[in-house]
Amino acid sequence: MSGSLFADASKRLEEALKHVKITEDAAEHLKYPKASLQVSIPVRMDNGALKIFQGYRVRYDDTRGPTKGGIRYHPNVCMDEVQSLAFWMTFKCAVLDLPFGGAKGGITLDPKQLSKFELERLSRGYIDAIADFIGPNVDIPAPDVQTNQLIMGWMMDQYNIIQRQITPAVITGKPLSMGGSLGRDTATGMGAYYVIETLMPQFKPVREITTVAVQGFGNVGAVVADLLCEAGYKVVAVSDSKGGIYAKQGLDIKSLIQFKQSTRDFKAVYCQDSVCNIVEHELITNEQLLALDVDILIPAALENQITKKNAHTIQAKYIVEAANGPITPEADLILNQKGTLIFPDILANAGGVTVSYFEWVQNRSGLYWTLDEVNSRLKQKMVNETNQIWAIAQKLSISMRTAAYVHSLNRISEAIDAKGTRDYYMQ
Ligand SMILES: NC(=O)C1=CN([C@@H]2O[C@H](COP(=O)(O)OP(=O)(O)OC[C@H]3O[C@@H](n4cnc5c(N)ncnc54)[C@H](O)[C@@H]3O)[C@@H](O)[C@H]2O)C=CC1
Ligand SMILES: O=C(O)CCC(=O)C(=O)O
Repeated sequence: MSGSLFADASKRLEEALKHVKITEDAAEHLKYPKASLQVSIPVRMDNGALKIFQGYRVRYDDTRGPTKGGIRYHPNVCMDEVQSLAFWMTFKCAVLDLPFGGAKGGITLDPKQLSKFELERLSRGYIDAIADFIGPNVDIPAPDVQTNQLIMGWMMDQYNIIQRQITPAVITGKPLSMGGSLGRDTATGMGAYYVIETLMPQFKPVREITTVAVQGFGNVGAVVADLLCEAGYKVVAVSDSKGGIYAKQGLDIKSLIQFKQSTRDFKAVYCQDSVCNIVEHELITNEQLLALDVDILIPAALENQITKKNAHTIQAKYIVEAANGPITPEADLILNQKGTLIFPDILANAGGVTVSYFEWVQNRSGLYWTLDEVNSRLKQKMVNETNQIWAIAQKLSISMRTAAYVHSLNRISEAIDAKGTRDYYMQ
């Protein structure tokens, strides 16, 4: 049964349906996931005890191609969350015109509590449990929150063992040495950066006086913060799950990345000033970060960070949703009334799945691209779709979120109608 996150996700579709003509068949089809799987994964822990973990994989819609989406390791992972993330992947892949449907997976756990060997056994056990549900022409997983290249490598190896053949195209975000693509590790942050660079010049052309706050300093948040800092934007605040730091004069993101890699959380910045080149800074909470008086706010952590409870405290004029689902529909209404411009998740964080698509293409062709080729193709796609969505938003006088759904719905519904249903064959 659907829970509240999925109900919220569906509201965005309902809103878009007011502005686009699609058949009743297509609209009905998009209300439900194609298939959902919940599995119990037995893992022998290092102390000899057996522990059972819960894993999930949802394939939401495969009309436009094999389903695609990451795997998340987090204590809050549940069917409602995975289904919502798979729903968003369906629209995200269509926004970028990738030949994929949407999927997502996850395991309920705090990976920091497991040893490396326990994590490897769990990751391999997950693939054992879902092997019949995935495949290079069926469903192709990738990394998401708290999963990475190393884990994707174990998973691909396990799939190869089961299939008794080398199948690199079954998973993306793998290590380069196993068929991964150059540029996948930075792709999501870079995609968000291209969206900002495409739209911001018309609002605030001088980067040096454009202030930015980034919530979440992982694979996505750290990369977008770094690219913006390098381009001259003033990144004044960043955070992780334990809290963040703020420096009015701007942060040195490269040193912060090095610092994070060595010590794990920003709390430690206080006793390590020299490491971070931070002259004057203060420790802030995540709630304070979200409410900072900055030009651009980039939530790059988890969903439901901006809700009706804190939406009125948001001062940023532009919000770039690098995370999936960081703003609830109620908060959307409040922000829209305030005139905040939101660059929606299904566009802003689509760089990752776009380079995952490039990785899949390279695996299937056996021909590998240079980093320049990957990044220039990524830029071309991000800029092109961003401009199209902006034009739809202007033409129909709707939010960019609704415009992004309209854009993707046109593509998905065309495919659903082209495919027809089994009923038609029976008549
Ligand atoms: N990794 C990828 O390629 C893609 C990720 N995304 C989305 O981007 C978001 C971040 O993903 P990743 O960077 O890959 O994850 P990650 O695990 O690398 O990093 C997550 C970051 O968020 C922080 N965080 C966690 N809970 C927080 C909280 N309550 N408040 C503030 N910070 C918190 C963590 O400390 C960490 O710094 C997620 O919503 C994910 O679904 C979207 C597209 C692709
Ligand atoms: O790279 C991929 O295939 C999926 C990335 C992902 O999970 C996401 O965009 O939320």
